[in-house]
Amino acid sequence: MKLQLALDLVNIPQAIELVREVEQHIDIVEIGTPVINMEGLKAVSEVKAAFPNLTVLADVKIMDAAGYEVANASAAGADIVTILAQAEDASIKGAVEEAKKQGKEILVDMIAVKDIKTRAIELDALGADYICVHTGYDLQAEGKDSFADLRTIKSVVKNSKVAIAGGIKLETLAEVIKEQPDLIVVGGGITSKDDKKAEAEKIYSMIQEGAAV
Ligand SMILES: O=C([C@H](O)CO)[C@H](O)[C@H](O)COP(=O)(O)O
Repeated sequence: MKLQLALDLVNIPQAIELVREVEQHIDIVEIGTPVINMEGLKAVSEVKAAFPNLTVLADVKIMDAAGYEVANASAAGADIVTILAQAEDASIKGAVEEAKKQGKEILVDMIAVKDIKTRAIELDALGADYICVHTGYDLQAEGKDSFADLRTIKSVVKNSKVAIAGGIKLETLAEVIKEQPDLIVVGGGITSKDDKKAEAEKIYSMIQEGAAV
């Protein structure tokens, strides 16, 4: 089980400062969609240049022109690139193929997918490296979470790694760890804290203990 820190509401210098604080306690750093929308793929290249040994995920949430978008994110230094599960199968295939060519990985984001089980089976067969259940900010505000969806995809996925994102924090971590996903994404659960390093350390060690069970 790995921990991915999602950086969403920061600019590039703030992102670099934040990663510097917590880098010992994370496995992957996500350059979030709002950061990329504001700063472009430069945010990915600058963070990768500052932390060459850290795995960097570019949350570009691709919907079309997938091979081209994956190639651009890879060239910027992304190790993992995201595509939306609602994209056409041809786009998912294009993303997977391009990522393989570049030696990178694809994380497929299940945000807003209604039939989670069917789409997870299809994405698994299409060669997604990760399938990630995700409650976005707008549904988190309505009190929703993805714990049941995680159980659903865990029960059907055979080859892809399984991930969960959306509003996860120290207080809800035990429930997530119980399901043993391969990857846990935490954004605000760390970045909103005064002592981000201490929070990341607690979350990281809980995940490591949970993985050893
Ligand atoms: O992907 C995300 C969201 O759609 C905004 O781009 C977040 O990175 C993801 O939800 C994790 O962040 P938290 O919900 O703050 O943990």
